[in-house]
Amino acid sequence: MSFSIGGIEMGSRLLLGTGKFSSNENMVAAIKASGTEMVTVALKRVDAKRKEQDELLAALRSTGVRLLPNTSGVRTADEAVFAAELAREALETDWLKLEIHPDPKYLLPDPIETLKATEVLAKKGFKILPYIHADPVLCKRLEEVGTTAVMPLGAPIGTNLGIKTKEFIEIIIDQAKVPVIVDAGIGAPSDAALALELGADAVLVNTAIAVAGNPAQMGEAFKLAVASGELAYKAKLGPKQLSKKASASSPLTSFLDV
Ligand SMILES: CC(=O)[C@@H](O)[C@H](O)COP(=O)(O)O
Repeated sequence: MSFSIGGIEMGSRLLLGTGKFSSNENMVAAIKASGTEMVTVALKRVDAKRKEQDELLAALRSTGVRLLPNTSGVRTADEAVFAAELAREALETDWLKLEIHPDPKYLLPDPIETLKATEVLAKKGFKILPYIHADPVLCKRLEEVGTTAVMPLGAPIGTNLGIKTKEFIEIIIDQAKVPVIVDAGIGAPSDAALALELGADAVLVNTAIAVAGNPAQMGEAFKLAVASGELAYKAKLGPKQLSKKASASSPLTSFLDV
């Protein structure tokens, strides 16, 4: 059930975002129920100067999961590099979820700035997990400059629309030499199961769990869905029929023929 990323083994293929929870208690309960081992934390939400007193950090640290700072809010590669250095100092980690989205309306990632920042940050020793469009060509270019993983979007952040980029994610998975983590827009456990069934290494989910009526229960539902998707992928799904004609699963001979 584990997978390897950036030289570490992760026991869970579910990564969680920590925004939008109604309280730190709900967030901690969801993290625990989900079985995740890595959560993102927006650098902007952390008081880096008083990190010992920071309540969000204290709550997250109490869970024992690995923290993955994200650069949410930056608009250029230069800003991302600056934010990465701050994150490394504040959270004492080289891991970084790279998010560069200049447009606050759709929060779509800027592919050019993301490629530039990945190249610079990889040379500085960061382990980069870039949030990107489901663009197979960009994924290869990111691999060439030293990315640790790729995080293609299923749909825009926070929309809960599910995996609208399925065919492109399939190409990315087919070509990838680094882990593929489907990120953003995953709205239901069945979307997470689909990503794993397609062969994705993991998923990152925030909104669907944080805004659920019961975030802890939803966290557990995602945990089960990810395990189910992984198992289905390993078991190898049967081929889809090209024609609309039905194909009987049971004998169609009449009982009178016996
Ligand atoms: C928290 C985080 O990293 C988000 O930027 C991420 O992309 C999650 O997206 P959803 O909120 O759509 O799950």
